Amino acid sequence: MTQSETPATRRSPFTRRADRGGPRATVRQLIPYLLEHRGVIAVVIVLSLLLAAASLAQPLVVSRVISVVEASEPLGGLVWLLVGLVVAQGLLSGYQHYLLQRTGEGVVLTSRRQLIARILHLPIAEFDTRRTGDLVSRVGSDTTLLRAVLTQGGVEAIGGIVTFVGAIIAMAIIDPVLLGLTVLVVAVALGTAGLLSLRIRDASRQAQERVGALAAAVERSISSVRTIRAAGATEREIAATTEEAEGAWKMGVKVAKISALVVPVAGIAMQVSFLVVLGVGGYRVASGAITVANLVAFILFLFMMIMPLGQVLGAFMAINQALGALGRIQEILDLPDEDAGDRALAPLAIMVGPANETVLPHAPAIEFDDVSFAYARTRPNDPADPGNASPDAFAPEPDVTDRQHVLRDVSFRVPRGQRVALVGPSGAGKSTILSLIERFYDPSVGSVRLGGLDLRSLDRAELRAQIGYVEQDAPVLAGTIRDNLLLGSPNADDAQCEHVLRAVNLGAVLERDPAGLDAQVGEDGIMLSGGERQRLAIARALLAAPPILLLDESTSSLDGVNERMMREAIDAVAAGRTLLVIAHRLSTVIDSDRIVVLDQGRVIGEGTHGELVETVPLYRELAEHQLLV
Ligand SMILES: Nc1ncnc2c1ncn2[C@@H]1O[C@H](COP(=O)(O)OP(=O)(O)OP(=O)(O)O)[C@@H](O)[C@H]1O
Repeated sequence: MTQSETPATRRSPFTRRADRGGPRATVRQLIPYLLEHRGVIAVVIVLSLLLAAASLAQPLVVSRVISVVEASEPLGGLVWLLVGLVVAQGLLSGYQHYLLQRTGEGVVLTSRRQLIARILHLPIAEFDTRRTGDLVSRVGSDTTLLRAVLTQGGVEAIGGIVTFVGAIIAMAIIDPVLLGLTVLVVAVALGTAGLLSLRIRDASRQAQERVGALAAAVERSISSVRTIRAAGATEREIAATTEEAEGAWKMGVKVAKISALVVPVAGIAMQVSFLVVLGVGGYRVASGAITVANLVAFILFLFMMIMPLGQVLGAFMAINQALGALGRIQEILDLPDEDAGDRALAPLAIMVGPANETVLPHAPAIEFDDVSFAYARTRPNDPADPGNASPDAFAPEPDVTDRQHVLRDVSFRVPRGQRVALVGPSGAGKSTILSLIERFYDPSVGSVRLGGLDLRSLDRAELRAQIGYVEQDAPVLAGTIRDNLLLGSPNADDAQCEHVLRAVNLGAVLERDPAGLDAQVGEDGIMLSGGERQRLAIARALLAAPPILLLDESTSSLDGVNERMMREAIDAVAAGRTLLVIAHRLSTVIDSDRIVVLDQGRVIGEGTHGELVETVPLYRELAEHQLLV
């Protein structure tokens, strides 16, 4: 999947290089996460040093106890000193453990915060090519692996190094010959283990990618559960999702295999060196080169030397694992914000005043001027790599030919305060026009203007504050009716909420549930009918009282009553504002000021209903089909 960059394939902000190795992170990228907690980490390091001192003191005290016992002298406070050292060590390490876990959670929180903020600011085009579940998994699962950098020995290893060096010095003083032998055995074994654990980084990243693919598959299955049930595809969907779970399991096992190789190699190092010390040390005691007390102290120091090595190795593995996950996190954090690269912004306030007046009085509210637009084309997942749901599997085609344009030379105007309808067959590009007005995408050619100003020169947030947008599908969010209404107008009171609900003929939903505004609407508003969902979304837009409203009418067939309610709702929202509505039923737009007819991305006619019936055959056909002429 590797793709070389040539001038012909110069990348747009949405293009990603599809490296075979996937996104990688370096230790340098990990450091800022740790620096944020430098105070606590400093405390932990001090605790590690104290713990190291407490450990190093113990063999010396033990050796002294043996010598005292051998010489039949009184022990005095030596035993209490030893007990004190052990208890202090226990308490300090408990506190250190808590601090590390807490800081680990802090690192996870920081990365989650950053990811959530970045994801919600990504350009809309990113969501066209990425799988929701994979993004969710990066926030939920990948971030947790960063915790291990702190909790699996990373910071304690610093104290461990002191213990290690102290133990080596003590052993060198006791018996340099024995030390030489020990270091040789340990170095060989640990070198091998270190090399092995380097492989954990890639394996861990792949494992996380599989978890991402699994999350995406589960998300797909759950969000489409009704369709899947109705299609009798439950078992096939279970099999497909389970296959993703097995993919994640396989990669998890691969990580386990690598760490399973590392752990015994480290264990062998310890055992062999212990046996060497015991054998050679015993011989040296017999030959009078060292005393029994010294040999015991040497063996205790040996343990102290090996233990931190285990810690360092554990930390090394954890860091490599975390870097695998950090690569996936960083990949999202490195994406540009929606606003990245915007030109200097004109304040909208000069254009649309509180009473809807403008310094450009003759400019229309919305104007499309020779606009052509193509979506960044994506290619599907590589079938040879079924679990690969990583964004690298997608890469927009570099050249956009006319064939791929979904809008071509589109020009039309929506005069201020008027009601304009867009009609045309499915796929004609109607919803795309609304997306361009919301600046979810920018036109490839031409310009879209609001009050005479090119949208690209306006601040997105201010622009959107002027526009109410009612999407065609699933415009209701899980939560209560109130949550839905307050989404765009958090300060509205109950009376205002109830007023807009009644304006769109939704007063009945308040009465039918005793919870009223606090009634739950379920995931995607499933507890409401299609018509009610659409009208709730209109009520939400209405509450914000925007001067311009874009309405993508629901395609679901509405019965007579609902259709009337919808027409009344549209009349209610049209009063005193500019309205651009995509109509699937001509009856809802027949009395619009203007109707723009689109076909295959082109404007093929514009006028009133009466004019279009006469002049545009496609419109006449639509009207005849809907029994209007
Ligand atoms: N996010 C997207 N990425 C790629 N192509 C898209 C995207 N959204 C729409 N398209 C394509 O653009 C074309 C126009 O789609 P659009 O949704 O604007 O049509 P429409 O007229 O609103 O259709 P309908 O009446 O069925 O809602 C279609 O061919 C569609 O496949």
